[in-house]
Order: sequence, then C-alpha cells, then structure tokens
Amino acid sequence: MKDGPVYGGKSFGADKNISGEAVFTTSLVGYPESMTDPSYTGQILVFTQPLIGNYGVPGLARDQYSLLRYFESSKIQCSGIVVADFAQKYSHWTAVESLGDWCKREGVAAVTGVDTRAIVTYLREKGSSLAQITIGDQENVDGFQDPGAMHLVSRVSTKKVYEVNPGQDIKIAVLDCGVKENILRCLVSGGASVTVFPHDFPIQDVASQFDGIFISNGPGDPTHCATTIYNLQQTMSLHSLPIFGICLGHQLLALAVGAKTVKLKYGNRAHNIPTLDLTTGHCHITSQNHGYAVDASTLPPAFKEFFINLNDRSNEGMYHVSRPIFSTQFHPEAKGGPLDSSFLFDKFLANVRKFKTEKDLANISEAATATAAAATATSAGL
Ligand SMILES: NC(=O)CC[C@H](N)C(=O)O
Repeated sequence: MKDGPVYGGKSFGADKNISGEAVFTTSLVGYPESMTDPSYTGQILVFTQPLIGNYGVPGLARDQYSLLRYFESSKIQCSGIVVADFAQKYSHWTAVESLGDWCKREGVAAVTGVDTRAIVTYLREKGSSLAQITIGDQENVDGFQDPGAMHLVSRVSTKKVYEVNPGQDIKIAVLDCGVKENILRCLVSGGASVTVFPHDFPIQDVASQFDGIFISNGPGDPTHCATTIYNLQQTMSLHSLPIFGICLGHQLLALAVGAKTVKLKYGNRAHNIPTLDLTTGHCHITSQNHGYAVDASTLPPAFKEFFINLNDRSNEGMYHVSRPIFSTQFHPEAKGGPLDSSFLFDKFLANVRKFKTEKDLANISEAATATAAAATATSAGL
C-alpha cells in the first residue's frame, strides 16, 4: 500500500510489477465477469471470498448476437488480483483453463496466500488506496499510478461505431464508456437493435434516428468525461427520447443535469447489496461495482431519488418527474449477481416502445395533414 503496509504472498499470474487502486469485492462468485468488466480498469481487485479459481475460466464463446457468452469484455481489465487461496484444481463444464494460466497469458499480476482479511480491514479503515504488486525484490519503476487521475473511459470505449441485432423495429443508441456485454444482451434480447457509439460521440446529432439512449458503466472518475456530459446536456435539451444510464452512466447523467458526484471511502463492490426502491418500498438485492456516487442532495427539482443503498444510505438512482429518463448506480444486468432488478430493462424498453409508437403516430398524422393540404391546394387549382 502506498502508505506503508506490505502483505506477502506468492505470484500465480504474470510475473510483473504493477500498480493501481486497491479495492475489494465481497462477491462469492463471478471472478471471470468481474475481471473482464471494463469498470475495473486500473484497479487491483482483492477478493474477500477466500477460495478463488475453483471453477476455472471459460472461453471466448459467443451467443446468437455475437456477444461474449461468459465474459464482460474480451480481456482482463483489472491490473491485478489478490486472493487468499488460489484453487489450482478447477472443475466446470465451461472451463478451458485455470485462473492462473489465464492471468499469465493476459499479462495480469495475481497473488495468492495473502491475508486478504488484513487488507480489507486496512481498506475499510483508510479507504481505497493506491498500491503495487511487486515480484521479489524488483522495484516498481512506475511508482504508484493513480487511476482516479486518468481519463480511463477513453481507453476502454469503442473506437468505431458498431451494431448489434440489426433490423429490429426499436433502435437504441448506446454510449460506450466501457459497456459490459451483458448490458448489450439485456437490450437486444428485449427486441431492440443497438448501435454502440464511442463515449465522446456527439449523440445529439443522431438522436432523432433512435428511439432511446443508453449510457453505460465505465472506469474512473466520472468528472473526467466532460465531452460526454456536454453531449448529454445537448441531447436532453434538443430531444425528448427515453434515456437510461447504469453506474458511470448514472453519474454522467447526474452531472449533466447539474448534480455532483463524490468519491466514496472504499466503494461498493458486491453482488448482494440491499437497495430500496423509494417509489414502491420494495427492497432489491443488487450487483454493484463503484467507487464514486451521486450526491442526492444536489439533484435538481426535476429529478427525484429513485433508489437508496440500505447499507450506507448512498444514492442508487434517479428519475425525471415527467420525462422517460432514469438511471441506477447498481447493475440491473447483474453479471454476476442476482436478477432482482432486471425489470428496469423492461421499464426502459417499455419507454422506448411508447416513444416509438407516439413518434410513428405523429409522423402519420403529419403526413395525412400534408396530403390533405396538397389535395385542398389541387382542388382549389393552386
Ligand atoms: N461500474 C461502473 O460504472 C463504475 C463507475 C465509476 N467508475 C465508479 O467507480 O464509481
């Protein structure tokens, strides 16, 4: 840790020195999904679940939409992992290699035999900390890189526009800040065509060609994404289409409407965080991975708090009082994690379908008015 403590262990991944922000997750399963989630870029992930690796690592299989079936992106995104007990023997029908071989092949540092309870106690007391993984006596020439100071979204976002599940009647534009494959799957399996745009694409210029906009999860401090925030402001003032944001997407939407974000002491990374829906009084168990949060007291009057975290009372979402715009801090796509909140994709898709129907009806009546006007002009001999 940057502030002093050293924890010893044995390398079982790539033998290389790395640095990043040490964070912990209390999720019991889902290490392939978490490690390939672009939101973990620049972070050293410490697992509180002591035994990690026992079901191995799946391959790069793709589903009927050409989305990755078992991973959230095509490579490991975190800088390194720390576990108490790496399981060398693994067994699962999807497994193609061990966790150690995967980390070695992808050049990712991994350490086992570490007192992870001591690290988590330290992180909970001091807060998320910059840290290094160093092999032997080698010095880490890079020092302590701070992912919070970097614009990581520009590194993980797509460079070119692409489409998933083309040809459907409803069309959604996704702003890719580090989108997880399962988010795209949740949108296309609900019957939408999805076009994925780079994070800084001027989405306001093409919004009229779509029936909804989705803003994805992503790594780092949301305040670095000034271009996306500006583009969202423009989109909301020029267009009335439905918008849905998840995690970083929620934070960017909140910043775009004038609210503020704060850095949490050690963040929320787990698959079982109780979250209260303030509109229904229902509690949902949610999947989370974030270090920043929206300060609900700074939301403008047009937005209400949607959900709150029942552990630390932090904000978990917001909705517009009269427009089809809402966002959540947690991950309703839940990969890994419980599916309690997957109804939010249904809610967004229902908003999108309603908007599309109203748009189509407005176009028909506009065309009918134009035809009637032309007929009147013709009969009047004009
Ligand atoms: N999963 C995410 O989108 C994370 C959002 C943001 N980088 C945070 O840590 O708060």
